[in-house]
Amino acid sequence: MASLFKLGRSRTIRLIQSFPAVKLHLTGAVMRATEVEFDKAKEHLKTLKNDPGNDTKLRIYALFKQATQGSCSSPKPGMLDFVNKAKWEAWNSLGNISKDDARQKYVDLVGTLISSEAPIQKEATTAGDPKSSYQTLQVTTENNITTILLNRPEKKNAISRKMYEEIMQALEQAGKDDSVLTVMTGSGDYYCSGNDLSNFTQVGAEGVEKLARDSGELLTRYVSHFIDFPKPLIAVVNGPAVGIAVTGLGLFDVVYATDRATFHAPFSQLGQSPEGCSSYTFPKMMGTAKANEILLFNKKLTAAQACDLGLVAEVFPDNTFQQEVWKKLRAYAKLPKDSLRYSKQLIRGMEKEKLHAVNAQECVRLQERWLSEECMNAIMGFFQNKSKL
Ligand SMILES: CCCCC/C=C/CC(=O)SCCNC(=O)CCNC(=O)[C@H](O)C(C)(C)COP(=O)(O)OP(=O)(O)OC[C@H]1O[C@@H](n2cnc3c(N)ncnc32)[C@H](O)[C@@H]1OP(=O)(O)O
Repeated sequence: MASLFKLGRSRTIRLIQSFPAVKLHLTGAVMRATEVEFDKAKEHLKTLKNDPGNDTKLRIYALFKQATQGSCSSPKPGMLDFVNKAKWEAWNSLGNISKDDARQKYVDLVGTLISSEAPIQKEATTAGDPKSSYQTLQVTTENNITTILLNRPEKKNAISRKMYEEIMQALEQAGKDDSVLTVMTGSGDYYCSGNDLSNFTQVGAEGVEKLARDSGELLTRYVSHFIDFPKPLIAVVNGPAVGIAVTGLGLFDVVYATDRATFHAPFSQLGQSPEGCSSYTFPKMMGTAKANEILLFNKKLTAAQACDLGLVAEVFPDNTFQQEVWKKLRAYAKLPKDSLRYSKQLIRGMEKEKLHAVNAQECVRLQERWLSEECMNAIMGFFQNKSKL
């Protein structure tokens, strides 16, 4: 399987295209439309910018085979022929679904892959558009959805000071734009690894106290943007989440996660204390004992556990995560905008004052924590020994 995982996008596409032209057995207008759609889907596949992952590539391969050749009847490749065995298994798993069904599924799958990355391709580079000027994010709007993509994959989307500022700016814009929903997600394999720990190593001439005060002020403003966000805010958790990327989820309206995601808030390990209003939202959401395991004792949750505790609304298999989530979101984004906005504001309204008070209190505690020996040792440990979580 290892070599299959290394197949690049263009090689996979060449592989898929190397099959004989589709011969269809249907008649009439439906047949022509489907054939055209199928051909278009093959063409669209070539324009994919992001590698959809091996599971999805295998599914595309299998659907193509089924659509063009019917059910798998070739002998199973030997155990050591990893690549062909994986391909055979993917094709064989489709059983007896008809060529028509397979063709339709192929068209749907390619469609969702294309549309999940379409906003990025279409709008991210629009000249003069403030959305294109972000350094740490890609912000795009399509199908009534504004997507804020955390875009430092090489640092697991750790939130630098610049990124805190840009997220606040993007939320302000999204709050005012015409979109119905706002989505936050991560690029690469992580959703977000939390606060960029180097935020605490850039000590200016005025010393660490000033750094702690500035950090407290920045965090208070950052969390306030989530408390006050006026329309539905959805987190699409595409991979592991750490620290503030976990605690802040309590301020989103809905959280969807891949089954590959984990949720880890290692505050005591880092000599810190909870933030993002989690000292209030987590116990309220999941009960004190469960919240304490996470916030005091660093318990890392799987996606399924996070779902059981109410932090996550639904978990999807990683290989269909993007297509299933975006399909759902596109449907939600067709709902009446004002109705959604006012409903969200009613739900959040009663809690706002409380949440701002909790945020202020958490940030005061953190300013003290950041100056503590416990915290400084933990941060130095990460950079000196790269001691990971
Ligand atoms: C303004 C202040 C506001 C403060 C708000 C407070 C918030 C609290 C928190 O968020 S606490 C959580 C802080 N996060 C962490 O402690 C995570 C630290 N990172 C790790 O433990 C690991 O990197 C990992 C488990 C997330 C991923 O491990 P993996 O082995 O898969 O990958 P690498 O370690 O090689 O990471 C790739 C590069 O990314 C850098 N990096 C990852 N996370 C962070 C981070 N949080 N801060 C800074 N840098 C991070 C990592 O150093 C690698 O960089 P390199 O390639 O240059 O070595």
